Amino acid sequence: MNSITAKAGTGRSSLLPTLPLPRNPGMPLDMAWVRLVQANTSAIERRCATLGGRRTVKKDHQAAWLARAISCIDLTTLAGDDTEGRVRRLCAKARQPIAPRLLQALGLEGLTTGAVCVYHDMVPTAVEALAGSGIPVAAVSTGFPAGLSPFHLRIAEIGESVSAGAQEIDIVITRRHVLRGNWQALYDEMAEMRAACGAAHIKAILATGELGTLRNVARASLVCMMAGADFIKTSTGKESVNATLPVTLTMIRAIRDYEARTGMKVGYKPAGGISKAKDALLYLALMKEELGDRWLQPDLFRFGASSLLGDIERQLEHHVTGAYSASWRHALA
Ligand SMILES: O=C[C@H](O)COP(=O)(O)O
Repeated sequence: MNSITAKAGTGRSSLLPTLPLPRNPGMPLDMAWVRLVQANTSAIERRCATLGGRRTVKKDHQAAWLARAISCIDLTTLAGDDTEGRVRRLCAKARQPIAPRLLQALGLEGLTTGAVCVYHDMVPTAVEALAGSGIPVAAVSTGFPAGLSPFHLRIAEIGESVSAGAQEIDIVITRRHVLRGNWQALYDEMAEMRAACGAAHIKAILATGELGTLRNVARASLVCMMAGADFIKTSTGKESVNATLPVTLTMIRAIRDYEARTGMKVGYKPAGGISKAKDALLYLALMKEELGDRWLQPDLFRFGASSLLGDIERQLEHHVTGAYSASWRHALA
């Protein structure tokens, strides 16, 4: 193992978690606990504002962290004009996320993204294009992105995507339940969606940019975990405000509290607007500081991103050659 793989823990075997985790089975809705949850917005914002100044990684360490970031990307295309050709190219990129000469120079052969994330319509194409790679297909579901189609259709959509081969389902919650403080309704909807997923893992998208307050974000995170979410995810990428560090700190502290109380580890996925390698490093640093190294593995951490990989590849090219490539060379990722 060379110095990059050693620093990142991204040698082929260490890309996979050493011990498979039990799934979060959920628990009965505990309203007393939900009501206790608060979020000190100014303290959270202060803590996040200082992160960039305190946490920098350089040279081989930076390359190692960027390789780690790649292994945690849900490489995403969620556009109305998606075609089979675009999805196949995206899947090829997921299999081989950076140029072979860079992979070789960095000793990262075998590195792949964490998953490919598409609309239901594109699941069969992605499943076929990723056959044999071990890379799971994630489908956005339940009337994504608004999540306001009739409930029985949202549940049916989950079943269709699972039947088509999706191993991960990204559902969207009904924001109205949070804004009205109707935690029972949120719990019930989430539990039913979890059941519809069967063996597929479920990521609960909170659409945090539409939840009003960090306290709502913290409470919604907790209720979704109580109802059995495998991951909690910030955003669809379609809200006017998507993933942010303050929202991240709020959600991962909810994950920490849930683990402390139940012993179950729930994953975290910031999504939407994360397109720069330096921002990815901040998210990883925050995960490491708050939850520890175990949450830097793809079974507990993902970036939902359509264009982050391109910038990471540019930074790794610079690390290897000393020169930046033009961003158009990385158009797909
Ligand atoms: O879940 C993933 C997001 O939709 C991707 O958002 P993005 O295109 O801003 O990277």
